[in-house]
Amino acid sequence: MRPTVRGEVDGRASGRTAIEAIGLGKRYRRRWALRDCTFRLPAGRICALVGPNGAGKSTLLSLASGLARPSEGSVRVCGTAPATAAGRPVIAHLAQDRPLYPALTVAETLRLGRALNPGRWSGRCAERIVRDGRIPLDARVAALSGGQRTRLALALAFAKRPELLLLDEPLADLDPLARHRIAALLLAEAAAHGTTVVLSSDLLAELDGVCDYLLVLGGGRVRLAGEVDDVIGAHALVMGPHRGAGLPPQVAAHPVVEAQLSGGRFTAVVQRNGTVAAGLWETAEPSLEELLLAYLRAPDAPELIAPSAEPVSAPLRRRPGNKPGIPGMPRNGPPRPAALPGGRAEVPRGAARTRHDHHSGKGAAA
Ligand SMILES: Nc1ncnc2c1ncn2[C@@H]1O[C@H](COP(=O)(O)OP(=O)(O)OP(=O)(O)O)[C@@H](O)[C@H]1O
Repeated sequence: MRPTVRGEVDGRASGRTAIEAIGLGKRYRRRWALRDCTFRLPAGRICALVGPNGAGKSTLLSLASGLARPSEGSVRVCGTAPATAAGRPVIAHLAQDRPLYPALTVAETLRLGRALNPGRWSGRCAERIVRDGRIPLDARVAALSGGQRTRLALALAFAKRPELLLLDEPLADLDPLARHRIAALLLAEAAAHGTTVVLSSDLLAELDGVCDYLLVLGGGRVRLAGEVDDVIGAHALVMGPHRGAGLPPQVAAHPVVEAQLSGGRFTAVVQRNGTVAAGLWETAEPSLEELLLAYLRAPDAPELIAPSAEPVSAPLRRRPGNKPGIPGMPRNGPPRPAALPGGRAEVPRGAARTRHDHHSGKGAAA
């Protein structure tokens, strides 16, 4: 189940914007870490930030928190620039390296958090997260395990009661039970306080049921963006018998994200360009995990920015062939030929799926 029921407090219906990036880019020397990044994240969402290693996820979070400055373009957070007196108090950023003072104890760290966030700090929230992980208050930070440090850093981030919580791989070094509990806490806190959360993660199966908004990066660019339901609804998973070369023309008429042909059957994820014509094939809605895997396996698949992710303060710069958005439908140009990755007619043994395991990876926090 996706988190669709959120309180009135959440700003979901308010039309407020948590992050708006316009042509945002970051260059380190001659190499672009992020390029031409344009999207809007409405307030009150829990956004999954997904992409392969080096895609630019941490860079985007650093730009949104004001830790790094853009080389080009702009990013606004909760209506203000992030690295300003107005921006700093409303943003909490859990960076990948979990910056904490090793010489302080857990209790001293929490006291420092209170002192640095006057008027916003929730001691109860911080203590609950620390107590839930059975972390001794008198332990030195240097003596904590990786998972315990993550939990303490999460306690600091949550207790600040930010409007925007930027979490870089927050679940990576937690055990499965802790992951489940932190994900549940995330949902509860976001629902109770209307916090917008951006959560970068490689744990694809655990994002379904937690996140209701999606931002996929690849090669420093936005590849997929929008409400999870819009993005999933704009795709179809098509499976059927495979005859001849490539996909049936009726299926290939849609922009193909990924196609696998094996054992006399094909499985394809396509961007729906209208209804997929009836034939000797079945169509289904891909699960979030299936969709993400398809995009990760196919780095050259066409991008899709749902209307729910289009910025309001500047029109989306369209690449040649892109069409204006139709609600719930892909906004891309003419369909690509149904080429298989690497132009091969077959995928290697073991790489193909022969069984459709629909909605297999449900809800960490359901
Ligand atoms: N401080 C830096 N100096 C030079 N290059 C950097 C720096 N930070 C990031 N990069 C480069 O920018 C690109 C994007 O890095 P980034 O850390 O944002 O990716 P990521 O998607 O978070 O990756 P991962 O999943 O591995 O954490 C990479 O090619 C990386 O080498």
